[in-house]
Amino acid sequence: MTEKEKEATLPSKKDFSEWYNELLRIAEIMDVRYPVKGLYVWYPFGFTIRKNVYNIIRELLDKDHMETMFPLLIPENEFMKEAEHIKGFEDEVYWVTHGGTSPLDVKLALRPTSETAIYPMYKLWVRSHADLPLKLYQIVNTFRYETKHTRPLIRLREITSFKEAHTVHATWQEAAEQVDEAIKIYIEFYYRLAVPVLASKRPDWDKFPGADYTIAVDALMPDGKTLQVGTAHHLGDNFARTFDIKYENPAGEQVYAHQTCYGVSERSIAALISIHGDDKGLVLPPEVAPIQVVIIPIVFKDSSDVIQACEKVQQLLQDAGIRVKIDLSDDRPGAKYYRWEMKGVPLRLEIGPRDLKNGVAVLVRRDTGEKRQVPLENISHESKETLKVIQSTLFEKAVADMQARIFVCSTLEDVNEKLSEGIALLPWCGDKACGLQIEEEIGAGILGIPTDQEEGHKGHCPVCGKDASVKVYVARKY
Ligand SMILES: Nc1ncnc2c1ncn2[C@@H]1O[C@H](COS(=O)(=O)NC(=O)[C@@H](N)CS)[C@@H](O)[C@H]1O
Ligand SMILES: [Zn+2]
Repeated sequence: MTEKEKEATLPSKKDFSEWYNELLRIAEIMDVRYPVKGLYVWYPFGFTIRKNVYNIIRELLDKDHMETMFPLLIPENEFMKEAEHIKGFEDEVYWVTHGGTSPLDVKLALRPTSETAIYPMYKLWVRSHADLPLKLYQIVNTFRYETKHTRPLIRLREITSFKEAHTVHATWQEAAEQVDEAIKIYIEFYYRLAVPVLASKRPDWDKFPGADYTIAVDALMPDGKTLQVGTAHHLGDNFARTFDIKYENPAGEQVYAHQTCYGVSERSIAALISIHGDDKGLVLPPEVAPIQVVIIPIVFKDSSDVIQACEKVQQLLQDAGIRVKIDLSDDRPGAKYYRWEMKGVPLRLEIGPRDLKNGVAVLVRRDTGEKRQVPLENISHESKETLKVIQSTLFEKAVADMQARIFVCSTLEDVNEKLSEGIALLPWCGDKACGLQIEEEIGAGILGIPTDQEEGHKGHCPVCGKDASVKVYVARKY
């Protein structure tokens, strides 16, 4: 047992906050001991999960976006151009004021998000409708002087894994279609992480600073609070007018472009860890697990034939494209089970002398604990198939759990009863005053209007009693 494992006392997941913090440490995801508040350090194991997660978002975006990278530092005069945007970020932005000992003549913002770094360049790059749609993204660190409670992976002051896409279109309608496409990409991205999300249009007072409207995807965390795990914003031509991004249309006229931007961060990893983990530690969806199969040799005095058999199985699995590791340490099997369960390895293979004689291995699923014997000659097929079953089981379980915690309510009393468990769906007349009063009375937030809101009678606004024009998700939020 390593030192860390000796002192590893993972609390029950029922005490979610404690469980989450301890798990990030024991499973070696992020080290929170860095001496700047809101900045955390990736352990290599956690960083490998990040790499696998971001390979998925790259795969989805690279179908019709290009990846690039813009500078981190934004001159004050550019940053301060878009009034709404500044209002939204002026309390959060970090400034660089010196180069060495000499004060800078123009102070530089550390990007909190990159609109004001990118759009002066888009002004130079976009000339004609033939240049559109322009669809670029970057995966960078961004900085926000968050004043609410900072937490690793959830609310950082240095967002280490900020994927931001910024697109330019000929018309408002095309930009609106891109926002819908972005949300589809996020739903698929989270499906690949076996994380169900709810897409909703944020109320006007909660949209992105400078946007026409915002659509967000939220995940439901084990403590009943929702985590905003992605957002897509329709920017209209607001930024195009501010940064003079125009294109020549086929009739030869100069027209302001319409834009969108959409982002996810390491909250995607916070969600998959929180939703799938259990009292034994991480439970990783196979596609993002650094190790997908761990082989545990059950050895006694003479173990060379068992070790050889394990090495053969390892080669077979590697040839089948599976990420596999044999644990040859001299710990007892039980200590090994504990270690790899904590690390969320989806599949364990146990091979001992008796199994060898019978030509089998014992295959153990991390998500359900189910054990079964598998003939050695089928081991790679059985492993691959079981990894697929684990992926779909994790997603189905998470969907069922989320659906069971969405409550249709008609009064604020109902909502108050249910909010400790999850999300309420509540009629609303759509007036801002009523909306703010709803948030005030339930001490929670209006997430927004579900993008898949079905037609039909919505009931009555719980504040003013008028016919409700919509139903909205409300929930306690991170
Ligand atoms: N402090 C933070 N720590 C971790 N993730 C964050 C933090 N702030 C925002 N995020 C994540 O980043 C996503 C995009 O941020 S945002 O402000 O909503 N949108 C933008 O910045 C736009 N430029 C689109 S990229 C959010 O949906 C949220 O999931
Ligand atoms: Zn009302």
